[in-house]
Amino acid sequence: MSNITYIGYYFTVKPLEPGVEILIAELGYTGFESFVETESGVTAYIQKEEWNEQILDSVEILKSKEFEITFTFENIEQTNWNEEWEKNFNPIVVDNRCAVRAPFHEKFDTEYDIVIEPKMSFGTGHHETTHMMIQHILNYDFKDKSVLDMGCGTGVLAILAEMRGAIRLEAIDIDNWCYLNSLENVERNNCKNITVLEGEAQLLEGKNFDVIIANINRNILLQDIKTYADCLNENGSLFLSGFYKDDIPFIAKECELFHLKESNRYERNNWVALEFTYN
Ligand SMILES: C[S@@+](CC[C@H](N)C(=O)[O-])C[C@H]1O[C@@H](n2cnc3c(N)ncnc32)[C@H](O)[C@@H]1O
Repeated sequence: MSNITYIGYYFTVKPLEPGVEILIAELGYTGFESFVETESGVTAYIQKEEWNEQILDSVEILKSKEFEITFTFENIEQTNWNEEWEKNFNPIVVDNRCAVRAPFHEKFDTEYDIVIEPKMSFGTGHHETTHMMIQHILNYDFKDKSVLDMGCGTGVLAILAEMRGAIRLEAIDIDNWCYLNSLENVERNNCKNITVLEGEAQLLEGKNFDVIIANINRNILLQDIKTYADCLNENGSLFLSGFYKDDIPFIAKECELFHLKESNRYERNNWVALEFTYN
């Protein structure tokens, strides 16, 4: 039996911005599940089971004359997967206050030092949206709050929210890899208040939270904002990310239906992370 489980694509992209972000968004739709931005572009990974020879046919940016994109790809042996990932994962520090690093990186002398082993889950903090959600969490008072981290990926945002004082947290992801990885990371960071669940919005029925964090994507958010609003306590905050600045009117309109109004915003390379509160 073959032990090859992933295929890695090494893309070089010119110009880098907004090329890389468009490419990642499009590859995400075709089944690629992990991305590491590099100096010249991005490395993207897909499970061999999900792959077929036409996988890139629907990726429009590859046909665009505005971008020059080249790539090579190779099978990644299970045995060298860790090495591959370690080579690509650099620690990050957000606002000089929160480090997100792997166990094999040296400890940071920051207020928060989060250790995660993301493997195939999204959430190393490299991505703009994770970075901005970390900024929101750093600037919000979580003391004694109940928190939902929807689309938790590696669990990094729930982990930081607990470190900031939250006392009851649920971290939910639809993806089995992310569920298992969040469980591992919660333990690795000695978090005691986080329950990790595998699933989606249906799991939220009858629950309530002071803070809801959802870094997913425009379509899932538009579909699930109603459910989030049903679960959000009166003085609560809803933090949303995973979409572009141009998508704000759509997201804001949906939130307005439930009396939620934008109260705070971060922007990075066209991506945004918004806070909504009841008006
Ligand atoms: C952009 S990643 C965010 C990961 C992490 N929270 C972070 O900020 O780095 C989005 C995550 O949402 C998950 N997801 C996608 N659709 C979902 C849904 N309907 N319900 C829950 N999670 C979902 C994906 O599996 C993925 O892990």
